[in-house]
Amino acid sequence: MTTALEDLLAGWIGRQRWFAGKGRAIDGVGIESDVELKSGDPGLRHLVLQVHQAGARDRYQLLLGTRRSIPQRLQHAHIGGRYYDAAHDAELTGVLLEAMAQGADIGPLRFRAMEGVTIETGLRSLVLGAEQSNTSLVYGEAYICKLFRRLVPGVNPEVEIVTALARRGSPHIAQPYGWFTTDIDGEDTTLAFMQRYLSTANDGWSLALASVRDLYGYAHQPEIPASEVGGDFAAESRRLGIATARVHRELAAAFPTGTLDPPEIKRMAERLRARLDQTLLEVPQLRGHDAVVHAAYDRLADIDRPITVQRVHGDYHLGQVMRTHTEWVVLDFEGEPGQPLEERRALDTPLRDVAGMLRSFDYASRHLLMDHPEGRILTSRAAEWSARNRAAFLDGYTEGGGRVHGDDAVLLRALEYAKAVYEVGYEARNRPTWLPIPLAAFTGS
Ligand SMILES: Nc1ncnc2c1ncn2[C@@H]1O[C@H](COP(=O)(O)OP(=O)(O)O)[C@@H](O)[C@H]1O
Ligand SMILES: O=P(O)(O)O[C@H]1O[C@H](CO)[C@@H](O[C@H]2O[C@H](CO)[C@@H](O)[C@H](O)[C@H]2O)[C@H](O)[C@H]1O
Repeated sequence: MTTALEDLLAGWIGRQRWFAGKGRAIDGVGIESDVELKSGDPGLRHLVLQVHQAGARDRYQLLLGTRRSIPQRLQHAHIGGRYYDAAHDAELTGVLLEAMAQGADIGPLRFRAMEGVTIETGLRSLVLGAEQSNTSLVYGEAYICKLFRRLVPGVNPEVEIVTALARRGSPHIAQPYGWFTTDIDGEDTTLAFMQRYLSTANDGWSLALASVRDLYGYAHQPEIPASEVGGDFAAESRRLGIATARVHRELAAAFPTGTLDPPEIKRMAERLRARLDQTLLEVPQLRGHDAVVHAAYDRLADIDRPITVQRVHGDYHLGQVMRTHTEWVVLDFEGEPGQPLEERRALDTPLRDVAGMLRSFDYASRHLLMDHPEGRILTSRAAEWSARNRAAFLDGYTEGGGRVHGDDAVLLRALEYAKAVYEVGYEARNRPTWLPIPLAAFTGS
């Protein structure tokens, strides 16, 4: 027997932007845990939900607000009856700040503050515009607290990595302030993570696009090189390369490292082939491009020396880095969304991140070509921007102490293709009009 609230949730959850099980019918929602965080009206409860779909079960987290009557400003978050999604209610979210500041244990929920910090309470929150797979609350101009929606048992790699790098005094992470956890399947599981909000910083993707736009302004003056037009990004790309190498060095110092021997490298090539085959089945547009990728994976499988592995970012691209007045700061050390936690925490080659960022330069250069009336003319400018910034990033990476030599070129090429294959799947599912961007990686056109 389900309760009336569970029935309301079953009708509501599938429509949420962050719901990961879209496209499959919801067979039912059950409440696994229900903790009161504030009594009265409005009231606040923390729920862990179990969502049943096609024989599988996923967990989600919800801050449940209760009010006798739902005001207009909260209508968009209304679940039904007197219930709503309280992530959107600044009158209630302050409870989380207070609990983290006090290091409170409330029922099975454990709220903690990072050692050595003081959390300012009494700030009002807003949900960050780009609500995607998670929901981020920005408190005043001070903090950003990410509520993980779909819960996977275990400590989130982001908390593990950012707190470790903060303890080492890294200038390339946003200061961690607090988090809260609960036990799921007997494992301490991250529910939310709060960091300094970089209110004056810009993300790498929008800075790169501004630069690409500047260069496109010179569509009819191909004789003027990218280095001489306004808004050149190469110096920033180089700095980003240096910062990336430093983050990799910090990760290697903070966590265990290892090596992959040739048989393991062969198995890695096998896994990449399996992913390629799977994506070929899902995205017919990839057919005809697979020969070049297979050739790169063959060369990878032939590497006969061990390669070094360590903790890495795992889903590194221009949208994951922010430029403050002083530094490039790296966000979202969660690995590729959708992969199991143990895979996202596994040791890997740092060139995985280098490949991700190289792909991102290519994305930035081509993104504005789509639907552009002068797209054909601009293709060579796009290629010029991409080549210039990729080279600057790699120069910075080696200058910062990163290693790209010998067999690394073979490894890097295979990883770039692997990322492009992943992107083909990602775009086909999420943004089909963007599919030509990763497809161009296989032809260079
Ligand atoms: N510390 C921060 N300061 C300012 N903005 C941030 C911060 N962390 C994240 N953001 C913003 O939120 C966006 C999404 O953050 P991210 O951690 O990548 O979440 P998701 O896992 O949902 O992709 C970023 O692109 C950035 O614009
Ligand atoms: O930021 P997320 O962890 O959600 O990463 C996913 O979404 C990204 C898109 O936002 C996607 O990145 C791809 O698009 C970017 C431009 O929007 C581009 O800079 C990246 O190079 C490209 O891979 C990422 O792959 C996906 O995991």
